[in-house]
Amino acid sequence: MNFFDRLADRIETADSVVSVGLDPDMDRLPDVFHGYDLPRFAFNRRIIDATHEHAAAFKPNAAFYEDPDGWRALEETIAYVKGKGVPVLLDAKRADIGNTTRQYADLLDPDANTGADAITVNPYMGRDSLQPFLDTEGAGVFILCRTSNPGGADLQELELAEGDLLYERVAALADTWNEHGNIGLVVGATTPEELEEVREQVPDLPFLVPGVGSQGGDAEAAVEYGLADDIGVVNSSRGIIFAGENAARDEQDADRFASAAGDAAKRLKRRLNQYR
Ligand SMILES: O=c1ccn([C@@H]2O[C@H](COP(=O)(O)O)[C@@H](O)[C@H]2O)c(=O)[nH]1
Repeated sequence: MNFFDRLADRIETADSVVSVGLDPDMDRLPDVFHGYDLPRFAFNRRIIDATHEHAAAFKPNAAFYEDPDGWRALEETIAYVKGKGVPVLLDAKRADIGNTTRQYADLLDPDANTGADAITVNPYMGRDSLQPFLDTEGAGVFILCRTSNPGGADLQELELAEGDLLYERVAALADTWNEHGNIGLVVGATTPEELEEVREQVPDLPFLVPGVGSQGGDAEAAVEYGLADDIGVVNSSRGIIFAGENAARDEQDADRFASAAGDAAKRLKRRLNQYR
């Protein structure tokens, strides 16, 4: 089954377009989790238990797992999320020359219970660098288009000789590459005007919209322009998983931390649903 069909089913079941970002910064994990063999997985498991009913997807960012224990924690996390029946979107921002990118595409291995359902990729090496991802049956591929960080404009808003901006060209190319119906775009909620413009340009592509919550992006615009036929997700990572951090550190315990994450996910779901 196509990734976006599975995502649509999940959005309907959970009545939610929230993507819960699993970015378990080791410096911010409550002390209790540092006693586990895999602290990041122990933490994620509690967060997943507390938030999954409100989640359309979970989005681990590979940057938080790129060391030997981290990869084990990531594999366990992906398998655990899949066990809950929620799609996993691996934010890895990969792509390279052909033989190398084929290795990256193994991150989507459909036969492994540690293979992600969808991945983020970087378009700047061109179509061939994305082909193995696009050819992975059933997988979703989100192409970076207009990112949420302040420096996103440095390159993405450069005007090309033909007059269009670089992120607009990326959106146009993504639309033409979407032969299998498995492409989405990453467009940040921190630039609502660009979000609206990209939506007008490519009405049928679902978006992954990061930047609400900790980055202060526009939640209403994220929903209004991020969804195509009610399909698409709005991500919050720190705003959900570290919602329990306000308690003094020695007062924290795993239950209260997880329950604060559950409350934050539910609040975001309700807020976003107001705009659907
Ligand atoms: O344009 C982009 C692309 C990816 N991200 C990633 O999303 C989350 C956002 O985390 P918050 O804690 O909700 O700010 C994180 O993994 C980023 O690397 C993005 O923010 N913007």
